[in-house]
Amino acid sequence: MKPGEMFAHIGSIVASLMFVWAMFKQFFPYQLSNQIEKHSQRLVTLVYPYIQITFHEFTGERLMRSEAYSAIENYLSSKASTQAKRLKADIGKNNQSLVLSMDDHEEVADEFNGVKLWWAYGKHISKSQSTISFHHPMSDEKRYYKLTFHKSNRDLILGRYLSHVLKEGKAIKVKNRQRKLYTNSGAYWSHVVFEHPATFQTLAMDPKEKEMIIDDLITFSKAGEFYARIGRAWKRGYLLYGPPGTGKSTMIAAMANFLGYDLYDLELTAVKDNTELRKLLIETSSKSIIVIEDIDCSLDLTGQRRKKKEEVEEKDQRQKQQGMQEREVKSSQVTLSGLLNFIDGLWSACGGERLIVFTTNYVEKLDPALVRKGRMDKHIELSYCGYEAFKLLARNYLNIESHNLFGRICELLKETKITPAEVAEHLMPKNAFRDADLYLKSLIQALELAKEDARKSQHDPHWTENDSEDKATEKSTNYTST
Ligand SMILES: Nc1ncnc2c1ncn2[C@@H]1O[C@H](COP(=O)(O)OP(=O)(O)OP(=O)(O)O)[C@@H](O)[C@H]1O
Ligand SMILES: [Mg+2]
Repeated sequence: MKPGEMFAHIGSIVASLMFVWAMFKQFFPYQLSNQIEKHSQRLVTLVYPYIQITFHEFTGERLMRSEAYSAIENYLSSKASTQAKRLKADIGKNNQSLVLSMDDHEEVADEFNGVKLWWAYGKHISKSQSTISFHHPMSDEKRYYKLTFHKSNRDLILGRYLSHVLKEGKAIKVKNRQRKLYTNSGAYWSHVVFEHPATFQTLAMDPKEKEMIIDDLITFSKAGEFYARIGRAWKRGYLLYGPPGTGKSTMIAAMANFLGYDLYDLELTAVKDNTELRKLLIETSSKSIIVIEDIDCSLDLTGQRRKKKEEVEEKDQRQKQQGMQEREVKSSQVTLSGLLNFIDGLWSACGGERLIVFTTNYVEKLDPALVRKGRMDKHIELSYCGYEAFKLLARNYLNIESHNLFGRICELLKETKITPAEVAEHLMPKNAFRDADLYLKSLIQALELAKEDARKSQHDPHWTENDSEDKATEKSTNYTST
């Protein structure tokens, strides 16, 4: 018999004895029964020095699923898979992995700060519901986890150990959950399952810079207590800037995958005003990345909206002059100050643990108020493809570490500006036979043409690139279709 089961047995024997005593104590004189009770309590504590806590699956009047129960379930799943002999298996919420848990009346041991304790899984089946059980055999099961530990460790277990279990269990749940990509239409979020394959391993950029970003993310995600201590909201702002096709959106997906966060892709142009913006943002959950892409365009739009509003006002004025009924003019615009409120405002702290990411192609166009340090904590430039980034793309796309054409490509990359997206386009397999030579030559040709264009435009400001773009497409098609 396992220790936990043994304690449970002793416990139930003691409980039966107490029951019998409660029935018969009325036949004893009061003084005597008092003495017996006092001594028997002492005896019970001596014989059974263990404490048991039961965590039921459903709690409260409305029988909500207990958060503690599900955290314990997650916490114990890894222990169950290594210790329990009888396991239950189910597909996890991410639809990718099997989640294992203990089967009925199984038990696992745990250790915390050198103290041993036992978790048992069990269920009560309600006797009165046999007819219902016929149709829904599981419907009247009341499942629970029971924790047994020595009474000398009461403070440790009730304090630090249980909060450790809840924290770990919740973290495991976050890791296993199916993540979501939210988009807004007007003031409402809708979501789809987020399954973007981008990772930091597949993101082509300067390795040192990449390492710094990863470190920054790790530090942020572990800094909950630090932010609480210094009295700041647990959030961090990133500004990603660079030409189109340098990997800004790809990096955001990689960040979400790395941290296991949900993504909220906020389309500012669809938001009517600051109130709507606030509503949307309050609805975002913890452990998420709020993204506003092309922030420069969104702010331009504010200008356009202002124009529209002015037009409405003018029209209203005309109508008034014509003796028509006055119509209420709504100020419907998201303003820069509304956006700044979103970054700094009090309510932006609700939920906690959130990254706010802005992207732009034109960092110089942004209002300095928006990008000043402290608001956007980190400015990350994603730029044209360097040699290191190219090597990573070649490894990912062509599965090669080196090639005799790499030297020439390295030279050309120093002299030419080409985005990782363009490089990726040339390395993208076009047929079943992946001949690295063909793809690399196609890339070299594109680089040479780009270099030539740059030279021509330096000498002749009227030179347009359209001509050579056509040529480049033509030539790369020649290479890849052979
Ligand atoms: N640094 C990179 N590493 C790996 N792939 C990249 C990188 N940059 C671009 N790509 C590839 O190019 C495609 C376009 O990149 P992405 O959408 O991330 O660019 P962007 O910087 O967001 O551009 P835009 O400014 O137009 O939004 C991606 O799907 C990806 O396959
Ligand atoms: Mg993008």
